[in-house]
Amino acid sequence: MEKIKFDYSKSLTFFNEAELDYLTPMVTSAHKLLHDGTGAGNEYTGWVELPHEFDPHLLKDIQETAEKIKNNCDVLIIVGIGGSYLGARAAIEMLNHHFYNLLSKSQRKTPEIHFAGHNISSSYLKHLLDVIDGKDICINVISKSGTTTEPALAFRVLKEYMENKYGKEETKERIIATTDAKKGALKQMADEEGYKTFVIPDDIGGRYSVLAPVGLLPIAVAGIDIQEVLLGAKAAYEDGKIEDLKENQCYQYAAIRNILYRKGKTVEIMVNYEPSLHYFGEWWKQLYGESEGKDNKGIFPASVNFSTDLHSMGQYVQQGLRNIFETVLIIQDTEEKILIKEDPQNLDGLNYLVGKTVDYVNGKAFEGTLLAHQDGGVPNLVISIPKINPYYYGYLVYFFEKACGISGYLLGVNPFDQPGVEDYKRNMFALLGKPGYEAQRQELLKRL
Ligand SMILES: O=P(O)(O)OC[C@H]1O[C@](O)(CO)[C@@H](O)[C@@H]1O
Repeated sequence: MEKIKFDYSKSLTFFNEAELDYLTPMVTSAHKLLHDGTGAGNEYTGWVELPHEFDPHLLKDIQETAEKIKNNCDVLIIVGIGGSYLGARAAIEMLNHHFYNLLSKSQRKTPEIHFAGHNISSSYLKHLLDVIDGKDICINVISKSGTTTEPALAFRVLKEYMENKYGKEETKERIIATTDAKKGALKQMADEEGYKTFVIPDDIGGRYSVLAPVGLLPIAVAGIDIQEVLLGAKAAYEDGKIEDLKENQCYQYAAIRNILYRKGKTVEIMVNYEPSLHYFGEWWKQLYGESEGKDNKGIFPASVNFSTDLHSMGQYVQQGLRNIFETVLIIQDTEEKILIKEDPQNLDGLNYLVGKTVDYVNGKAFEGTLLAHQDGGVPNLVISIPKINPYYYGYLVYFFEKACGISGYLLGVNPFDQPGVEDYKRNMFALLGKPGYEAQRQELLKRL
């Protein structure tokens, strides 16, 4: 399989190779911390070995459950938030038809897929209920803690809808819960109601869990070959465990982000030129934002879809505050080719492109932007992906997870916790009047 390539040559006007050499001992030490399990947050590094030692029985169980869902349901609703849905959504959007849900069932051959529990919007839920009306539904409810408010609320509404439609007995055949092995309200409910469950291992945090059943079950239901996903991840695991920085692209990416950060490049924009990669950017943002944004430091992860956002964010990137660098995902060979044909009238003036493909134009947009942004003071790191397929999706997931762990250690943070997320939750619970939050409630009400 052709390799994914990481190219930092277009950034060498912003740093030099010697700076990478200076970081080598730190990278070696971060590598040891991660692989020996001696670093901060080491209780959550179960994902490091995951692709290499994936349990074949679990894989079979996921595939069989996915088949059952495919056979019994018109619609799968994935209920989850953050790491409990973004990885699956990224895969489904990257690897399937752009208009997947709009295809006829015979074209698609797999259930429609919708997401819930990632917001607190009545209209979203109501509109979802409108869309699924009259269709056979299955739900995969995913929550590591089993107590997150957003998915719990959505699940309560959807469960009631299902029980009214199917009755309790059939509903329980249509719900699969992916959660902790022992604790949390979802685990308790699943046991009491008799739902089929998949376990999120204790040592794998939400944002590192896409290669566990969290991501693999929904991805398999969407008709994507999860064995290929795991093969890609395994290849990234093998490439990523090479200690030598010169030979390890994943570590180079981690190190260069830190070099640029120390030069004041505090915002990293993940760029894509394919709309199907939009949710990959969303997944990546959570991975890096929750892993590194703490202790009053960390690169702010943002994402854009080019060329769409060249017409909105392009101005800022070119000439705004010079604290940005870009990491560009570029697909070398896209599956579909649309040829630009001659138009005798040439009213749009596009005849100079006759015989070229739409992707050729996209490629020139990329090259032109790369040079313009470089001239504008924005370092560009380019990741070339041979094509969009499950293997490279798996490769990218593991590549970025590993780089994130290393980068977090280089930054001097614990890349595996997210204590800051609790603050809004505490306030929300207090304001909602949740038992146990009475004192905080009074304090907060005075401030509103
Ligand atoms: O899977 P859970 O426990 O519902 O958590 C969902 C998301 O919420 C967070 O815990 C933040 O609150 C993320 O880290 C996580 O991915």
